Amino acid sequence: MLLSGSGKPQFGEGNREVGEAPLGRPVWAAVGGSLMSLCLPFTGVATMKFKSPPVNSLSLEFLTEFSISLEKLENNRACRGVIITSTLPKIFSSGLDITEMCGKSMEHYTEFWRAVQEMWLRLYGSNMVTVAAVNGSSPAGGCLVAMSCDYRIMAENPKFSIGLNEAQLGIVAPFWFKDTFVNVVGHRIAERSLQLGSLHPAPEAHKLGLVDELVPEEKLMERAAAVMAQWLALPDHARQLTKTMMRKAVLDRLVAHREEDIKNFVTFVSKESIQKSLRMYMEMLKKRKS
Ligand SMILES: CC/C=C\C/C=C\C/C=C\C=C\CC(=O)SCCNC(=O)CCNC(=O)[C@H](O)C(C)(C)COP(=O)(O)OP(=O)(O)OC[C@H]1O[C@@H](n2cnc3c(N)ncnc32)[C@H](O)[C@@H]1OP(=O)(O)O
Repeated sequence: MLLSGSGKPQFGEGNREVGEAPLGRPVWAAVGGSLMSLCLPFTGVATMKFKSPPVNSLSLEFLTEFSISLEKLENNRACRGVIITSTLPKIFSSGLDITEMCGKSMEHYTEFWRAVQEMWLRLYGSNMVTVAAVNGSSPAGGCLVAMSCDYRIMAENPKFSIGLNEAQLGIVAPFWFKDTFVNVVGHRIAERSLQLGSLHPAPEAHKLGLVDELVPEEKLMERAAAVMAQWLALPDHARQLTKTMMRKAVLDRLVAHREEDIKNFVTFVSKESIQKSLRMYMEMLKKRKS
């Protein structure tokens, strides 16, 4: 992932710490491990770019790096907002890495699911302004990442789709995916879309309110920066308290039931019938390619 931003840098670039420039001016900080890049320029707005080919699947490693990056930004007082996008053409994120949920141990499933929860708790509960610049398809967990941001701008290409398609894989979106979805599009649209496991082409996603606006792909980052500036024009404390008021109940619900949710996931995903569905889905993806 690539992460970039400005302000008072607190990050390291690989093993290299990025500190104050000789004149005491903050330097541009480039951070990030191998799966995303992060830069924080002088504007105080970071850009996080997923770069995990082929399709930015949310593996355990990716989720861990994502959470650490968010924590670093959150703790950097100079950073007020983050734009999340992808370096890969046509793909924002393919969602959870299905191979992490296939043929692994109970311990692995436990660790993986905790990492999924952690990422969501950090992103959905972030004090920063978060804007998703959705420059490609974004199924399931990818849709969750976008929905957890404050605002979604999607490239207007109808070949790109977004949605919670878990039902198509024979699995069930957990309650906090569903809660996030309901908070974005309302109960009726969420119910129909979840039951059908729909992936909505960009224009339909816009009509449903799943994304806030569509723009030509080449204008995506420019528009994301403009939206960010609009949101940052307000005092942080008022915006942050309002955001907390709107999201707290849903966040608290997972915090209160975190261990139970992990147990449910592990039990569910360990079932032979679910393993079979996931394997068949992976085979279908491979066949579709050939
Ligand atoms: C009672 C309830 C209790 C508890 C809750 C229980 C369970 C909830 C559990 C899980 C929730 C999961 C949410 C998820 O996110 S599941 C993941 C859903 N994702 C998808 O369905 C996307 C699948 N992928 C695609 O549709 C396409 O790959 C694409 C549109 C993203 C990109 O298409 P392309 O044509 O550009 O690329 P492909 O050739 O299809 O793919 C390249 C390569 O990548 C592999 N791959 C794709 N997606 C994934 C993935 N999500 N995980 C792992 N691997 C993936 C694909 O197989 C190809 O591999 P090969 O090159 O063939 O090896």
